[in-house]
Amino acid sequence: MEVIAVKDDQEMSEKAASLIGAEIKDRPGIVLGLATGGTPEGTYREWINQAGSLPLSQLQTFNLDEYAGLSPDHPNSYHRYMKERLFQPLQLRPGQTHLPRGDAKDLQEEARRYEKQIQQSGGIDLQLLGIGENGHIGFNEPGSSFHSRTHVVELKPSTREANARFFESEEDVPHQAVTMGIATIMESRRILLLASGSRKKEALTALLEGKQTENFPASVLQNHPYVTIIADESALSGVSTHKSVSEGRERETK
Ligand SMILES: N[C@@H]1[C@@H](O)[C@H](O)[C@@H](COP(=O)(O)O)O[C@@H]1O
Repeated sequence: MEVIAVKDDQEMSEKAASLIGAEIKDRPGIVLGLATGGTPEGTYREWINQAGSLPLSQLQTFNLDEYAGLSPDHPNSYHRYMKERLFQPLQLRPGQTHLPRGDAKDLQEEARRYEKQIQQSGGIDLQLLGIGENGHIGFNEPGSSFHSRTHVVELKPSTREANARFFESEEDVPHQAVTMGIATIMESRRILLLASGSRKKEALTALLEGKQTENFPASVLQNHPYVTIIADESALSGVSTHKSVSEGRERETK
């Protein structure tokens, strides 16, 4: 895993957007895996800023997850999040962007359909990831099988609590979601994981220095051949031994 240490959320976002931009220029028909939450918001803003110079008409996007029970136009749905923060500003066509439908009648069937659609697109070239404080990736909570495909999950109380800030109250946070599985994520050719702020300190330390276990889903990334982590000083402040690479120079993070 390559770790790029940056000063703060803004620098993380700029670096992530230029990495994504370079990948799009290299391969205009790229299939991107996208994430939601607070972490990628700055990256999406920076991406929009440089969009004029990027070929966007052939790319495809697949989001990691969606809350169960929320229709695409629900203000807290990830459909709406993506539409407002990225798809509309970039003027992507509806056929270019994909998310699982949280309001599908049969969610299990929707999970199978979504997984198949990812495979039919040729798989994800670059997957953007955040990390949950409990180590979740997508909505794969602790205990998820490393072999899982897109599936329906029960959200842990701590995850509902962490995401309550996006809702009017914690009670409004759905109890279930549809998420890409861990095996689905691991098949991405490249993974870009972002982390900023002291809230992510423990999770990032466990990812970089802990052992691999299904109780900490992100630890599966230790086995992936091409992971780039961009993290800021606060998120990296618990990492004692890991050497990170910043601006091409190798330096100790602490
Ligand atoms: N499903 C999302 C994840 O994809 C995201 O990585 C995580 C961290 O969120 P944040 O970036 O807001 O800390 O939260 C949610 O649960």
